[in-house]
Amino acid sequence: MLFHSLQPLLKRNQDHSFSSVSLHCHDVNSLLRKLGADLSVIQDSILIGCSDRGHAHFCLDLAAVDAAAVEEESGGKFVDLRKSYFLLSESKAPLVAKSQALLRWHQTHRFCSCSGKLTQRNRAGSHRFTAGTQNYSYPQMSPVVIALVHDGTRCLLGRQASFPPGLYSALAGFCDMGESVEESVRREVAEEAGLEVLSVTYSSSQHWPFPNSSFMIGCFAAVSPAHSQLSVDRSELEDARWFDLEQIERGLSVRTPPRRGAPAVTWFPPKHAIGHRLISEWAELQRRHMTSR
Ligand SMILES: NC(=O)c1ccc[n+]([C@@H]2O[C@H](COP(=O)([O-])OP(=O)(O)OC[C@H]3O[C@@H](n4cnc5c(N)ncnc54)[C@H](O)[C@@H]3O)[C@@H](O)[C@H]2O)c1
Ligand SMILES: [Mg+2]
Repeated sequence: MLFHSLQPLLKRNQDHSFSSVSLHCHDVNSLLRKLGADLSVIQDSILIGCSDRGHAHFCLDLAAVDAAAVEEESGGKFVDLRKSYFLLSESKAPLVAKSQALLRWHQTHRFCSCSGKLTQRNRAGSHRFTAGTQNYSYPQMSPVVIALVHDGTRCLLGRQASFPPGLYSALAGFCDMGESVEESVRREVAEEAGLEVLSVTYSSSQHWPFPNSSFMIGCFAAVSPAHSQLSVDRSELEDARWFDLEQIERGLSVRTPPRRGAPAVTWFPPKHAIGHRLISEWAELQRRHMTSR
């Protein structure tokens, strides 16, 4: 899987969907040869895993090679990761995200944080070390809690000023050193919405490549309907509101992201974001709860 300055190489399929370009090692070799590039760059490839059939998969950043020439030769295009993530299918996006995260980690950990000396990678690229020392470093993710707060009949969504217009998601925040997941959820919800969480239930998790490499821990957080008055921290969130099931269903039906120039609508993160998963899980539980009453 090829990248250029951390942008994955994508191609448009005949059915107008997008996929990442996967080339065989000898194809990469002949591509580099054609472009007159240094073939030893292939040794910078990082192992990202094995297919079910046991084929090893690697990623490689061709930052030292002319991007336009690679695009022309391969018929693909290097696309910014945020854009790529939403162009790719739910099954393809995580591998591209993982690859970019590994490449980014290697590019930003060239020096030992203890001695300042240059580090080396092991052959697979699973860690780096400083020659002659016991200093090893491994790729890291920052834990982030993402909590869908609910009060029995409504759920709480917020938006940061940096979000695209109309996008609302569950509240999220980086875990502080030493905190448990439950403590992080309680603190984030109190800080951002001024609410007291009564109980936290784990839902699911995902690796999220933005802003660097986050480990998203998805939870539901229950608050009392009698204490659901919001006190929104405007320095963190531009807005936060309660949504009932009908409003959530309307948001889930919006094609994301809405086209530029389309009328303003409320919409939610795309399917492969854990925010979407939490919102649709809550809607499903709420529907079941309403039909059983
Ligand atoms: N996958 C999803 O569905 C989804 C939905 C919402 C948010 N997110 C992600 O969750 C992340 C965290 O949410 P948030 O921005 O509200 O967090 P937040 O509320 O903790 O606020 C962000 C601030 O936390 C500080 N911070 C503390 N530790 C940090 C670290 N390890 N790395 C970077 N900044 C750190 C920085 O000052 C940063 O500006 C976002 O980067 C976003 O990409 C993902
Ligand atoms: Mg936050």
